[in-house]
Amino acid sequence: MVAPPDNDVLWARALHFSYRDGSPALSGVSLGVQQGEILAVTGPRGSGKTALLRCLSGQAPARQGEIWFNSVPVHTMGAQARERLRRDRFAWIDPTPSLVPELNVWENAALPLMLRGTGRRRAKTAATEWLERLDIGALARKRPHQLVRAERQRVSIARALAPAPTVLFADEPTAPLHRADRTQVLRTLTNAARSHGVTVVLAGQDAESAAFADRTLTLLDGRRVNTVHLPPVTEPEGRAACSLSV
Ligand SMILES: Nc1ncnc2c1ncn2[C@@H]1O[C@H](COP(=O)(O)OP(=O)(O)OP(=O)(O)O)[C@@H](O)[C@H]1O
Repeated sequence: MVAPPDNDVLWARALHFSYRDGSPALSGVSLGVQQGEILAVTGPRGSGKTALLRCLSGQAPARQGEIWFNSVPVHTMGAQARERLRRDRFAWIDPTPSLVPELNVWENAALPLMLRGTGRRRAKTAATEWLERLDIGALARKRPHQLVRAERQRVSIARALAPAPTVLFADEPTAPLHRADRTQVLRTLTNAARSHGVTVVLAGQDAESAAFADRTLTLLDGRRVNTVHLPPVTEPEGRAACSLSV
């Protein structure tokens, strides 16, 4: 077994992953992410971005390959240890903000902290600070249904950052937003992560995610490629043709 480099907070080698029905999603992907780095994972639909983030974050065990977090092997951990790792060190943002409808904005943002055992008062303070940093402090007492989607996505960013995760996995966090909202949410997310030294693995189909990242890793059909040229043509399936150089 090759040991990962010391300065990589996350390191993976030759990952293979298939969905339950046998659909292959990753075929031998290797990567390293340094502490505080923002890595964009780009590629067309179905290229394996979500599968990669799910494997790296311990949500889905890879069929083959190694994943190391801070020099600790994740690929040999049992389900409970992976669950603890995800709760204590990682955070996740989905394309569609899923908030608890019965809770108000600050309670939603404070929820992961309270689930980790932080007292309500301290959790509220931390959540409120993040809501203010993300310019939605005034919405703290509103319920999710009273917010527009971009505001709800900011709440999910606050919820992800409030527990001070070591690594934030953001799976196409701006996919459902308008262009102006996308840029603003990406800027907010990456600025907040940089100012707190949070490592980010950011999946996105567009070049915009890459523009906010320190480095880009591109996937095509579950493999890393050096460049993918996507013609500006919308095909009926929404899946653009690709030319690549590996
Ligand atoms: N739940 C699932 N069950 C079976 N196959 C799946 C499932 N989700 C995705 N796939 C397939 O696995 C491959 C990789 O999908 P994945 O969602 O990881 O790619 P992606 O780059 O994140 O795509 P998108 O941009 O559409 O989210 C694709 O061929 C996809 O069709």
